[in-house]
Amino acid sequence: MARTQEAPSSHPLHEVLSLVFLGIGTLLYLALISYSPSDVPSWFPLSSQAAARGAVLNFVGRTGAIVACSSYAFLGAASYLLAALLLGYGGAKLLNPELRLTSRAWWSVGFILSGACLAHLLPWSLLDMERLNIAGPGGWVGKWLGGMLLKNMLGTVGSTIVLLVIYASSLIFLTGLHPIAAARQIANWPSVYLEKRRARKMAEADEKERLALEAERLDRQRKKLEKTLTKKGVAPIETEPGEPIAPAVAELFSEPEPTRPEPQIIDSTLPPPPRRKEKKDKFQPLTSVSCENYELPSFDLLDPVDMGDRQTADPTELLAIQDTVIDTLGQFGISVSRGDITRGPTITRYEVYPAKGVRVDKIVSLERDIARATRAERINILAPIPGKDTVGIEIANSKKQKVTLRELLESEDFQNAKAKIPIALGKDVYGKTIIGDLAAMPHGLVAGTTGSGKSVCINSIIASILYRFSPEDLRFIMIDPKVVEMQIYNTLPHLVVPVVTDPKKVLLALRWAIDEMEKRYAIFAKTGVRNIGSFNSRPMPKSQAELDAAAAAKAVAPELPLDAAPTEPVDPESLSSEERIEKMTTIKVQRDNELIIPDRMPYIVIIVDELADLMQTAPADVESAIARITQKARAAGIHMIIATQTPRADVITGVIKANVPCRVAFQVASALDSRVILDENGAERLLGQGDMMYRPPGTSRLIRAQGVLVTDEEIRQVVEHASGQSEPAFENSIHERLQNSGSGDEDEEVSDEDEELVDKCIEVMRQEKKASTSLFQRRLRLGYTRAARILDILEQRGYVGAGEGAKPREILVDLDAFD
Ligand SMILES: Nc1ncnc2c1ncn2[C@@H]1O[C@H](COP(=O)(O)OP(=O)(O)OP(=O)(O)O)[C@@H](O)[C@H]1O
Repeated sequence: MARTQEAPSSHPLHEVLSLVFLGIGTLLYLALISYSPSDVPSWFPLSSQAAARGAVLNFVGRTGAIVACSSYAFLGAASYLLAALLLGYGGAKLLNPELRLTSRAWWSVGFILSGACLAHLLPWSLLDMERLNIAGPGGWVGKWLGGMLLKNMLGTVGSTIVLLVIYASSLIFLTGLHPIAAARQIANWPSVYLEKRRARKMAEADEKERLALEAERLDRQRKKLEKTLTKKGVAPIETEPGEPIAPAVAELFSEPEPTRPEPQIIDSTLPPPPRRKEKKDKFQPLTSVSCENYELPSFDLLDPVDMGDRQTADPTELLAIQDTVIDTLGQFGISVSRGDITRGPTITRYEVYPAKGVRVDKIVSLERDIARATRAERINILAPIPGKDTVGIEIANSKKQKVTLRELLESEDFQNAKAKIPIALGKDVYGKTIIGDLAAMPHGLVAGTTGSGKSVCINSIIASILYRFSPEDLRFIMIDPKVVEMQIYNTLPHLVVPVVTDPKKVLLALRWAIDEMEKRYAIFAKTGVRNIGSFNSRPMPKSQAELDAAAAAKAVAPELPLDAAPTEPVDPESLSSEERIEKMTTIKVQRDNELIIPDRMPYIVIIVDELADLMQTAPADVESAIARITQKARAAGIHMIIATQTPRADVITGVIKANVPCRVAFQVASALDSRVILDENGAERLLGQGDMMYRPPGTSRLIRAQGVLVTDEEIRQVVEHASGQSEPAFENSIHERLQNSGSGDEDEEVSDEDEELVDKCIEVMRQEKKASTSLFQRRLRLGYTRAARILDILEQRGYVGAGEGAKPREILVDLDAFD
């Protein structure tokens, strides 16, 4: 049988206990008032009678007489306090069963004992001591405790005051009454009454004023209405001044409420409707010439959209979640009304209109409560949605949808993009494709924890580029210290050099890009153009006559007097030591007529996957090389994309951040990481697997999006298509240098002693802005072999260029960064 558990307050024991207290209290009281020593039997030790007398007069019989006798003997007049206490407990427990008596036990003892002592010390006697045959008015307790102990210690006055304090305090604790507060309230009563009266009068005056103003407003409205009706030839309405006009008529004249569009449910994840135009299966190359023999890949190499993945959302489910959000806010006193619901590939955005006077910050502060109510793993609140008057609550979809590269490349937006280097990034919550222009960015940073979708994002950027550019129009430098991520691209004809995986060689590759950039600027200066776009579209000499004239102009170009770098090797022994040093250490200046002006220049895109690995090897050099490229390379058509899974301030340094304005953040571990990447919080609330935040260059607006998903198989097909048409054509100058620096005694152990010398040589190079064996020999008093070895080590580590006969070594890094 099921047992119903009773609430403790309704337990019968409480009532029984209170009745017992009431009973004992009453009996004691009756015994005390009807007490007569003659009722006490003679065998009782406290009895004053030699023998028992006839009839017992006590209301509670002999027992009552014995109890009363004992009580008077011990407590004297305080026996009545004991009876009152028992009756009080009984009554209080009956009214409030939860009352705890045990916690009051000590106060009860204090109350009775102090009462007995006071009874003894009071100047007048409360009892007829002779009749009752007791030691004093406070019984033995009063006599010994009050009359002897306390009186001896504190004197009569002192003891009385102490006892009064104990007595009053026990009474306050026992009864829970606050006599002092009550006295204060009574004393304050007149002033409180006066204050209340004044407030009531002021409220009445305000109400009168409000009514007068309202009457005035209605009068004005009535007059306006009469005027309009008279104009329209209608008899005026008979209304008394101040009388409200029928609401329907009044509405005609009232201010129009701002009209809001009906809330809608927008499901942006549905596949786009079939296009009317004839469907292309591949792009035309973005640049105009030079790839007659090169075919851009067709869309068929990419996976089609998985239609099973594109289920329509259930509107009732979406509305129910929106209701939960509205209810939850309502529970916290925030009134909002329904706005649009937009379902994106990963998240759904529920919009709400806050009522007038609601601070949007309050909605943000309820983020956790909304997450709890909607049972969402993570939510994000946009308060308000940039450019709208609504607040957006973004909640993850139970089922994510993939955004395929094919659907983005086939989209009208991508097809018609005006971008010079369009890259497909993903879709925002409204289903709008996000297409960046690498040429305008001009450099990008992609960061997020491991497994968040960075590599997929980099792959989709590379793939979007491969769909629009031939190797003649765009070249890649890929730097991949993680070794595995980019091997798939090694056969790509677009590569300037094979994928650079050795961190030691990275500086050489970056240095080549800097040289290329400087060379391009020299060419622009010579041809009178400002950037790669105008260079590639400049008018070419067409006729033979024009070509001849151009050649003749070149032939008569005056030789520059300073040709610092001798073209012929010079025998160093034939020169004096000063001359030799001078010749060997002069930095090479490119002569104008050495510049070979190409017909066209390809864009160069440098991709660095895992900046942190590079920053570990040579932070100052890597940072300064990246800074130089990112500061200047835009006009030269050189762009950089840097990825890292370590968004720390010592990896993404201030210098790098300042020059890389376009940021893509995937999920990160903390708000701190998010701030390093985006300069604000938010990325820590992303869901991983391609959920990203994108800050387009030049804006402070962040776009939340689902990144494009491109699989390794798709990438393999696209790369195979490109490599099947053309062999990799590496830049010889850099390729050889990289290979050379990779061979020989590179891995040979460098002793600590040599390391010290390397540092000293770098210092010499920094001071002298030159690097040569003889310089090190002279400045550091080294033998030739030692100096030459240190120079070799510096070459292997990418500080100086390769030796070319007697020519001075080129310094490849910004040595001032070593300060
Ligand atoms: N846009 C996307 N849509 C759907 N799933 C994705 C997307 N991007 C990534 N993923 C999923 O997340 C996994 C990890 O992605 P990815 O390899 O790009 O992470 P990562 O950040 O590069 O990690 P690591 O730093 O370890 O290389 C992928 O295998 C894929 O399953």
